[in-house]
Amino acid sequence: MIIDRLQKEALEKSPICVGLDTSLSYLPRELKEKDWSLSEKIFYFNKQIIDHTEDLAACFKLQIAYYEALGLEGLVAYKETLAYLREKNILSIGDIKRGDILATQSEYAKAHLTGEFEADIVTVNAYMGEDAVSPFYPYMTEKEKGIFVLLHTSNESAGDLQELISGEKELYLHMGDLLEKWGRPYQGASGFSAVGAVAGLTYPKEFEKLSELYPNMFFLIPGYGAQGGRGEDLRPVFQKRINGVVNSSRGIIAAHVGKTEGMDFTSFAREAALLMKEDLIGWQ
Ligand SMILES: O=c1ccn([C@@H]2O[C@H](COP(=O)(O)O)[C@@H](O)[C@H]2O)c(=O)[nH]1
Repeated sequence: MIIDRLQKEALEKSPICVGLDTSLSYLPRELKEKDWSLSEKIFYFNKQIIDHTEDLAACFKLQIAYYEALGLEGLVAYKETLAYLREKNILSIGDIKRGDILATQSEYAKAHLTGEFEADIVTVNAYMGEDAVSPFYPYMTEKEKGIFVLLHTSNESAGDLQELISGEKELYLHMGDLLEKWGRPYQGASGFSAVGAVAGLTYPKEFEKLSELYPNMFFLIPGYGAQGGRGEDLRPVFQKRINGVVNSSRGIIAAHVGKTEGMDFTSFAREAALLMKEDLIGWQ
């Protein structure tokens, strides 16, 4: 299962997931002024970030919104970045957060786990129920793919719905129970399931609870750095075992902003990733 590979990368390199949320505003002036197309500039930026951090990161996550916002040129850069990661045998996450009826979700699964936008793992919003998840099952067994399903998100208003009490417990815990059940047939040799979950680091107590309740769940953990999450928030869980990858987007790819307008932006990204690694697992 893909999740065994992701866990192995997290243990061997570090649990860092570098977020390629490539906003045009992060491109240094020297790159912006090149006589290249928009997609070439974005792809070049991503390629440089990948080349300078790949030895420190378990995977790379592309937030599709940043590419969609640039229209067709952005989508070309999205496609080329995924192809580059594939070429280098580096794991990719397409952060697409799709959730729809069965027929439509089947098309999303095909669109993002095969073809031009193929990623290894994609994010899914399953608050519509199992119809939003089941179209991905065949890809897990036949194509070694995986999903990360929104469980407890990192944003400030996550609690508006996810923490509402329904019956005996919060809504997100009902989602956790469902994910645990749906993911059981897709457990790999590591014991983790290819049906993973998103849990924000901005809610460390909830993450700790989820880690205890669902030992077979592997997590995508956003919220580090720019949203306030810190390595020490993870320590109670990670000191027992590493059960997830921690995303940082702005903290790494925008580390140079306000410091350089040149092609040396890569050294700022690398330095930020090194500091993050130290913060996450320096105690080991
Ligand atoms: O609960 C969630 C789910 C997804 N995200 C995504 O992660 C990154 C975070 O970016 P930073 O710059 O490191 O804050 C971004 O792509 C979000 O869409 C999340 O933050 N929280």
